[in-house]
Amino acid sequence: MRTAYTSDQIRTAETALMAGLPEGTLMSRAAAGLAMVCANLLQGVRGRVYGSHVALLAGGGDNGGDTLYAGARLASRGARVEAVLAGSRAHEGGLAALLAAGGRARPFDAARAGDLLARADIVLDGLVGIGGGGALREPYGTLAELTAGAAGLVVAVDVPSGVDASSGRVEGPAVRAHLTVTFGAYKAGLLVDPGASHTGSVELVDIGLGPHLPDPEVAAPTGDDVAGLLPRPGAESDKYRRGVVGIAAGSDTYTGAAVLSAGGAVRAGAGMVRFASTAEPVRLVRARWPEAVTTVLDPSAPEGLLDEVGRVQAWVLGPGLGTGPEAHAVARAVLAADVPVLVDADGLTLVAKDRTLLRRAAPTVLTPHAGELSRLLGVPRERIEAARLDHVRRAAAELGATVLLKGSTTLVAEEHRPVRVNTTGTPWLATGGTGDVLSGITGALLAAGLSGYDAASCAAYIHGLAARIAARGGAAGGGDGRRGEAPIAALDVAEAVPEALRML
Ligand SMILES: NC(=O)C1=CN([C@@H]2O[C@H](COP(=O)(O)OP(=O)(O)OC[C@H]3O[C@@H](n4cnc5c(N)ncnc54)[C@H](O)[C@@H]3O)[C@@H](O)[C@H]2O)[C@@H](O)CC1
Ligand SMILES: [K+]
Repeated sequence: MRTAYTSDQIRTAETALMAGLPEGTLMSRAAAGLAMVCANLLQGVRGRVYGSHVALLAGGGDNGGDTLYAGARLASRGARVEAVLAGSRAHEGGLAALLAAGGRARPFDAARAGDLLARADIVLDGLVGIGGGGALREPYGTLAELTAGAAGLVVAVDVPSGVDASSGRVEGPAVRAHLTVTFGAYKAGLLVDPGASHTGSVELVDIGLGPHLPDPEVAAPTGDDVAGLLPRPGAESDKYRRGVVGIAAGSDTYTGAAVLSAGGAVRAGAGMVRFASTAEPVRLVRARWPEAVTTVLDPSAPEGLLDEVGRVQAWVLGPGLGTGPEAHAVARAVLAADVPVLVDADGLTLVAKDRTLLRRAAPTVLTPHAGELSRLLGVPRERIEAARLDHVRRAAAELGATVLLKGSTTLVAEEHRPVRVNTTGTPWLATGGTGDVLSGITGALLAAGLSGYDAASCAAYIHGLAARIAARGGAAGGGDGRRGEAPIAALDVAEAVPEALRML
C-alpha cells in the first residue's frame, strides 16, 4: 500500500524526528536526495552534470532552502546554476551555500526568468512546498506559469507549487512537473486530482520519517494488495461460496447499461448472476450472457416484488433503471434486502431524491461521478471537482455508506478509514458504459464476501487494469506510455477483466 499524508501530519512527524537530530539534518538529507535525482536526470539528458544549465525557482521558505542547497551541490559538480529569488527574502543558509559553490542568484524579473527557463536543462520548482496555502501570490504565480514554457525538464521540489499538498486542490496557476521529488513520505495531494495530474512521476527521498508517521489519510493499493484481498475459488467452492450477485438494472428505454453491468459481474467471477428487470432488458441480457438467471419484474405491483428472484448475496442497483415511480419501487425493494447493495447511476438519482432509501443496516456502496455526487450532496459540481478528497470523505460520513467517486483518479471513502486512491486506468476509460461494467465487477466482489471498502477499491483497480489491457490490445500489447493505446468500448473492458485477474 502506498500511503500518503497531510501537511500537518508530515510536520508533526518531522518535529518528532528533528528533536533527536542536529539542526539542519533533515534539510541536508532532502537536498542531497534532490541533488542526486537531478544529477541522474542531467546525466540522462546531457550525458554529464558538468557544464549543464540548472535554473532554480526559490521561494522564501524551507522549500526554497532545499532547492538552493541542492543547487549548491550541483554547482559544486560544475553545473551552471542560477536561482530566481521569488520572495522578498531567501533562505539564508541555502543562498550562502549556492553562492559559495559558484552559483548565481537574482531577484525576480519576468523577462530574465523567461530567458533563463528557455535555456535550462532542468528547472527546479522550489517556490512553495507543504507551507503553501491558497492560490499562488505574485510573483510566484507568474513563475509557475513560466515553467510551462521551459525547454528542459521541470522538477517539482516536494510538491508542485500551486498544488495543495494535503488535498490536491489547485486554485490558480500551478506548476506541471515532469518529475516530483518528495521528501519523507507521499503527500496526499500528490495522489489525488487535480494535484496528481501536475506531478509527473513521483520519486520519494527517504529522510527517516517512517517511524514517526501516523495512520495515513490516503492509501493507494498496489497490485499485490489487490491480489491479497481477492477471493480465489478452492476445490470446495460452489456458486454460493463464490457469491451470487443480483442485478436490478435496465428499463425498456435503457437496455445497454444492464447488459454491461451483467457483463462486469460475469467476467469478474461471480458464482452466479441473477438479473431482474422488465421484459426487454431481460431479453437482451439473456441473449448476451446466457449464464445469467433472469426474472421479469412487475414494478406496478411492488408488494413482494423480488420474491421470485431467488437467493442473492449482494445487489447492484441502478444502471439504466430510470427514475420514475416504478424504478423507485424497485430501489425500495432492493434496498430493503438485508445484504450489501451497490447503488449506481439512476439508483443514485433516486437516492438523492429520497434519502430514506439509505436507512438500512446492511452495507451500502455508492458509486457516483462528480455530477451525481453534486446531486447527492447539494454541492456544485465544480466545487467537487476542485476538492474531490474533501467531498468524497464528507459523502461517506453524511450518507453512512462506502463512496466510490469516479474520475481521473477514482477515490474510495469510508468513515474512519484512509481514502483509497486508484492508480490504474487510462484516459480511454472516459467513455459511455464503463461505469456500468464497474458496478458489475464491484457487485461480484461484494457477493463474494469482500467489505464495501475492499470490494470498491479492488474493483476500481481491476477495472482500470482491464481498460489498459483492452486499450493496448492485450496484456503484452501496446508500447510506450499512451502511444500504444487505442479507443475502447465498455464491453471490451468487461471482456478484458479475466486477463487483468490473471495478471494479479
Ligand atoms: N519541516 C522540515 O523538517 C523539513 C522541511 N522540508 C522542506 O520545507 C518545506 C516546508 O517549508 P516551509 O514550512 O518553510 O514552507 P514552504 O517553503 O513550503 O512555504 C512557505 C513560503 O511560501 C510562501 N507562501 C505560502 N503560500 C504562498 C502562496 N499562496 N503564494 C506565494 N507564496 C506563498 C510563504 O510566505 C513562505 O515564504 C517542505 O515542503 C520541504 O520542501 C525539507 O527540508 C525536509 C525537512
Ligand atoms: K515546490
